[in-house]
Amino acid sequence: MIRVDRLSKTYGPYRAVDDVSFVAEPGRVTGFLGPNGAGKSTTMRVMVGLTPPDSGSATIGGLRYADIPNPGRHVGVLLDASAQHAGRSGREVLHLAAMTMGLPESRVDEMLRLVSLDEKEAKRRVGAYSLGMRQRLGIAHALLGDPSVLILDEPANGLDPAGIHWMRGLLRDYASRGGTVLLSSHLLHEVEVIADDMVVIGRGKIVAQGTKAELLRSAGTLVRAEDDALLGKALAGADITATPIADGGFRTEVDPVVVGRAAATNGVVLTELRPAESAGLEQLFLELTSDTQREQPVQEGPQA
Ligand SMILES: Nc1ncnc2c1ncn2[C@@H]1O[C@H](COP(=O)(O)OP(=O)(O)OP(=O)(O)O)[C@@H](O)[C@H]1O
Repeated sequence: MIRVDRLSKTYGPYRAVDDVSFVAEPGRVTGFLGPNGAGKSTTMRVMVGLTPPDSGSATIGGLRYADIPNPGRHVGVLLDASAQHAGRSGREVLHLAAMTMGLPESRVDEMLRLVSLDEKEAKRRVGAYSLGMRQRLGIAHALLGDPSVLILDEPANGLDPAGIHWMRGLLRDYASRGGTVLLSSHLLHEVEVIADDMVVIGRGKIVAQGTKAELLRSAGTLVRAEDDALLGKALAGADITATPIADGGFRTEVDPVVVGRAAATNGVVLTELRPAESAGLEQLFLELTSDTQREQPVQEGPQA
């Protein structure tokens, strides 16, 4: 289990991570979702001891990363796929890590097979790899020590659709065998399709967290009509607060049946009426992060 407890980190005037707390449980994939600059990478860097926090803590299995003996055997980490030594071959990168962890060379072959890097590719310099190949190598590196926890920062970056599909299967399988997976993304859809639990961060603060099902449930009702302007009037007339959505229609917190009645009473022809689910979650994500998206200096003292 990963536990983050009241974690804060400030860079000069920026509070990159602000009192962040959450847990990632074994047997589950936890998606760490937030727009660019929200504080995901900083949180993950603190988790693996690369960045010291100002306050709070991050522990894995009850220990700080720095206190875990032979950490690669317990925690697989992929933070920046381009951080590998560009002059080494993929095989060399894995070989050195295997030696450090006391693993046999056969494990390197196993991992290369797992991420579909063939012998020719494995012998090529990492500097000549595509971003997708680097991500595959990074995933192989993270899994090398057969860890029980995976911490992956934007692992789908640079993967093509087939690669993304492959990675989802791999992570699902890993979690179903009891592993803990924490993966970050700035794309809602990417997290939504794979995560059991979601932690949403905006400008350093947690803005929502829970199981995916809980977050979907809180996503409300989606309604569209032949004439959305008329629908808008009908909803307003029934005192139903509704938010217009980009591709037509509205999202509202009230039950579909209440929306349906308001439409029927006003003779509005509906073309769609359903629980908002992913459309609602997308709206929720935009709403939750819209006012926390821009990087702004920490406010000091009382506000004017
Ligand atoms: N070493 C650093 N020095 C100064 N500011 C930093 C440093 N690292 C991160 N920041 C700032 O902290 C904030 C959070 O950055 P972070 O990389 O954690 O966000 P992120 O959610 O991972 O974003 P992205 O999706 O773009 O990777 C940003 O404003 C960033 O500019």
